[in-house]
Amino acid sequence: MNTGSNEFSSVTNALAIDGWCVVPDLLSSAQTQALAAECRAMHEAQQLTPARVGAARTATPLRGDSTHWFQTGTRSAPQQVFTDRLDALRIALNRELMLGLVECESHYAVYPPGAGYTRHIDRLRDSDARVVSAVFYLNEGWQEADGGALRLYLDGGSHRDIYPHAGNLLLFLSAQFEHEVLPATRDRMSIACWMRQRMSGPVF
Ligand SMILES: O=C(O)CCC(=O)C(=O)O
Ligand SMILES: [Fe+2]
Repeated sequence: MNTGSNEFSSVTNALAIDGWCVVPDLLSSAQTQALAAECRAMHEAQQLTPARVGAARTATPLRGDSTHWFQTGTRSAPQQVFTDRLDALRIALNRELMLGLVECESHYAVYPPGAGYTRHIDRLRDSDARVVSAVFYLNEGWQEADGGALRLYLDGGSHRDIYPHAGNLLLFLSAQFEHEVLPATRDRMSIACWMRQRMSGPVF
């Protein structure tokens, strides 16, 4: 990926045409490895929290991951590098597609073997803030036999299985695509992010 002002032009084109794409080179492999090492260390130190679903934030069998939200002021160096790159992408999307994205929210997620996330849409029922979903994968040496695909449901009833290979960033329009995380045979690590617009009020 070059560093000119149009470095994200293929991404913005793909998002405009298909509504989703995979970006293979957001970070260097050293930067990706630093995030993976930190995520694994936090998981091993039991610093991740079982994920919740919905406004009631209830524990749920619908998803089996544990998470840690990146927070302003307490981001580690690898988290800050990632946040800055995602922000550059957000600004490019605003410039090219006029999406009006004002911020990103991001968390580490670890799915232990056998855990998944049932078919869902990322836009919350009472909020239209989430516009673009982004998932950055942290798993070196992932094989398709390990499972763990993100299954993205497309118009017309077909789907695509995207495997969580280290360094790949999956982007899709939050309101448009149902998706699910299929269970894997090994720990599956990622950073899940949402680029948000200003809320326009309740959506029913
Ligand atoms: O990890 C993934 O591939 C997707 C996670 C997801 O769908 C979510 O957190 O909403
Ligand atoms: Fe999702």
